[in-house]
Amino acid sequence: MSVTIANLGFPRIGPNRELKFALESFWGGRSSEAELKETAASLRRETWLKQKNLGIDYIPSNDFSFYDHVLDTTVMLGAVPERYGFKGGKVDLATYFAMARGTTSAENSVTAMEMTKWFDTNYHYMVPELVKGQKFSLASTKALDLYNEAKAAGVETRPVVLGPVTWLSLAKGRDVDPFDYLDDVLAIYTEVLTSLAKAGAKWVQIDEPAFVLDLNDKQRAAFKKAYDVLSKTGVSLMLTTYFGRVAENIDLLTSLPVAGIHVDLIRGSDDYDALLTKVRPDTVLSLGVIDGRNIWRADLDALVDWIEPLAEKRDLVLAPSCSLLHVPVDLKAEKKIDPEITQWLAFAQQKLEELAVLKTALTKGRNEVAEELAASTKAAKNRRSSPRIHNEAVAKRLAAVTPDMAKRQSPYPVRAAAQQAKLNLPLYPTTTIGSFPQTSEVRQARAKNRRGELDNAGYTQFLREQTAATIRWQEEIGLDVLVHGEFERNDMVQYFGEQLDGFAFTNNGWVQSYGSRCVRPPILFGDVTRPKAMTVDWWSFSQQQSEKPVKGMLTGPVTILNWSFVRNDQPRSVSCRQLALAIRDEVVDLEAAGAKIIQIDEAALREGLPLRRAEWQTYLDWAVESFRLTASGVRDDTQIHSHMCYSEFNDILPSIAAMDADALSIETARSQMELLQAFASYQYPNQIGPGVYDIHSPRIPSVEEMVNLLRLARKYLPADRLWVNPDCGLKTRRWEEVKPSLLAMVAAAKEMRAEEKAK
Ligand SMILES: Nc1nc2c(c(=O)[nH]1)N[C@@H](CNc1ccc(C(=O)N[C@@H](CCC(=O)N[C@@H](CCC(=O)N[C@@H](CCC(=O)O)C(=O)O)C(=O)O)C(=O)O)cc1)CN2
Ligand code: MET
Ligand SMILES: [Zn+2]
Repeated sequence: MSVTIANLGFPRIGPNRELKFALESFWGGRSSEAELKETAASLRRETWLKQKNLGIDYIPSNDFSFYDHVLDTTVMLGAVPERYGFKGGKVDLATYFAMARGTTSAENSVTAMEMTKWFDTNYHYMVPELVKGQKFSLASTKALDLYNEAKAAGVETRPVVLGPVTWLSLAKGRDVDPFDYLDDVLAIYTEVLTSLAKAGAKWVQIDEPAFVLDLNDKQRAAFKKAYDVLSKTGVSLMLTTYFGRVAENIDLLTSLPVAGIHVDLIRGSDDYDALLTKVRPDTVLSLGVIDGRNIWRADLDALVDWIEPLAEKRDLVLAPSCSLLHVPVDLKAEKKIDPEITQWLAFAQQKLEELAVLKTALTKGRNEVAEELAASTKAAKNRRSSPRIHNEAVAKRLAAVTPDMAKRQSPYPVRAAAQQAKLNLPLYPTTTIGSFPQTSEVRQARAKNRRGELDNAGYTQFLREQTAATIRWQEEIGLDVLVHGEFERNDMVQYFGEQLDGFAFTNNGWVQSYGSRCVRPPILFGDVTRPKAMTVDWWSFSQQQSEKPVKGMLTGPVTILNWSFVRNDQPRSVSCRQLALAIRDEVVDLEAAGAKIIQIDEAALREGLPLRRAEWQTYLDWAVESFRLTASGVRDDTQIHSHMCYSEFNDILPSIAAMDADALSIETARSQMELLQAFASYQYPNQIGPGVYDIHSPRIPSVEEMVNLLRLARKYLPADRLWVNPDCGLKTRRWEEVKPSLLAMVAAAKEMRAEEKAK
């Protein structure tokens, strides 16, 4: 029996974010399309050759993307929304980027496609939009081109395409059900797969992560039909599922006429026994045994123990659980992580090396890789017993948490009265979500400080000037509740990770979040403590600049958890409670320093919802409890705000209400306040700041459109429970956009106050 190894996808951004910089330079008009394409081609070539040298048997091609692989699929299918003026033929790069980012030129301004979370990751994809009478055509041959490109570089690859059922499941139909287009879509997939077969591709990896979702009958029928059709195209299909358990979908999965099936055994290990009995003996089984979503090194010897008996019975492919898109490129680039912790970690490069060791152990015997196996065992043992991980005091504190600690002293109406007596805010108070533009000047200063070219005093002075000027400007335009601007923060999660004990952070551990934007998720490896106050100094400095209230600004425990690489040696709920206690201390310190309003961002609370509905409530219970634990250490007259961006709350309103934030700012601008209807009918009791303009677009909103949105909001909620704010923070925007937008926003609030008075 044979054991081979596969990779499902390699990070695209490059070992030093080469693609990010090439994209931004191209968009900024500082380099040509040819230069961008050259950078991309050399990154691809490097990546293929690296994998070939590592001995990977199935090397992916077409895992590369200039922006997003879902967008690539939309373009492949020719499903270009009308506003981009696509006339048939091939979609060019300008149209592709217009779809991804919109355009703002005076004569031709189009909005970007909508963007949302890719399953439960912090990667974002462009949502396919389908309309009545939607036309499809083969509008990109990228899959074929990149297969040929790899071949020319001497590397035989297994092309990756996103599967039709997942693509349709992610699509939004306007007055139309995306699944009505199954046949049209399959016709294009047939063309693509046939062309790959003709070019010599033996296998194609067809990604169908939708298999780990709760499927409806339409999706089930579509899977059957799709793979009946696509299995006749002359390539062997490796039907690839990931991000969770296949569970009850296993009979459907194993009934499909495909040559191979890949499953995620990190998150879906409970499927294992059923798989062994249900996958036909002639189907190639690909086991995702290396964690593609997290950065922990595998315990290879234990894995060999586990796989060996199975490898004697059937042909196996071993692979990461999912594409390595979600982990950083190479641990070797890290200079600052403590050596003890470093030995516990594996990034994309190391994960492929682990696979190579596994293969050797299983095919040639453990002796061939005795040293590597021993090192892996040693690291696993060390991590289990390291005193760095376990902190007695944290465990004790957690055990001593009482239900009262997660409850404010009085119910909302009592608190609201006490807060208003202190704050004396007008109706429709105006505020922003926290960050102001992270200009390249700000980032440069931080980079210089890091490199030692700007000393700490100089850097602090620079940040103070930025902060003070921003406060002054907010006062000038008449905002009611101010923010300090977050100039001192590299990222809302990483900034806190860097100041808490129990976290390690990387200097080059970048992961793509969307397009050219990347994050460096901190690594939560041990029990969490807060050595000292993290934000109080900056808050105090800021409050000294103004008579108006400046919000204390924190990232909440659930968001820190969901956007970090977290421990796999204890439940996420436990890590979350530890974070909650640490941030709670910060909340209390801010109050003691004089903060009247404290915002605890939970941008990732809604997004962290499990993929399966049956698991929602358990998650929501501990997530909401963690938030409350963070927020409830303060007096009644201290106002707690929270903020969430992706606000699909309809199904989870009871949990949102249970957070009991005094005020909650949410994203609503793009959906015309639709969501507020749900808040109203649920009789959501506290204050809401429905975003009045979309910060993802450079477009400057008019007073009139914001007034219209606020009037809509007023239909659903009383004036004294409404705030006026943008959808999200302003860090990715430019001052030229922010200034006129906020001026208009303040004017809109004034108009609403006048209207209310006239009533
Ligand atoms: N963690 C996280 N997840 C999130 C969000 C978020 O804000 N944070 N927001 C939502 C959308 N996702 C986003 C993800 C990233 C960015 C973003 O702006 N990322 C920045 C990097 C932010 C950062 O860490 N900046 C560092 C380092 C920046 C850097 O590259 N510095 C240069 C030098 C400076 C320069 O020349 O610009 C270098 O080191 O070489 C800093 O400011 O210090 C980027 O890709 O450009 C925005 C939104 C959802 N998920
Ligand atoms: C992604 S949510 C962002 C919240 C944060 N306070 C900011 O304004 O940037
Ligand atoms: Zn936000």
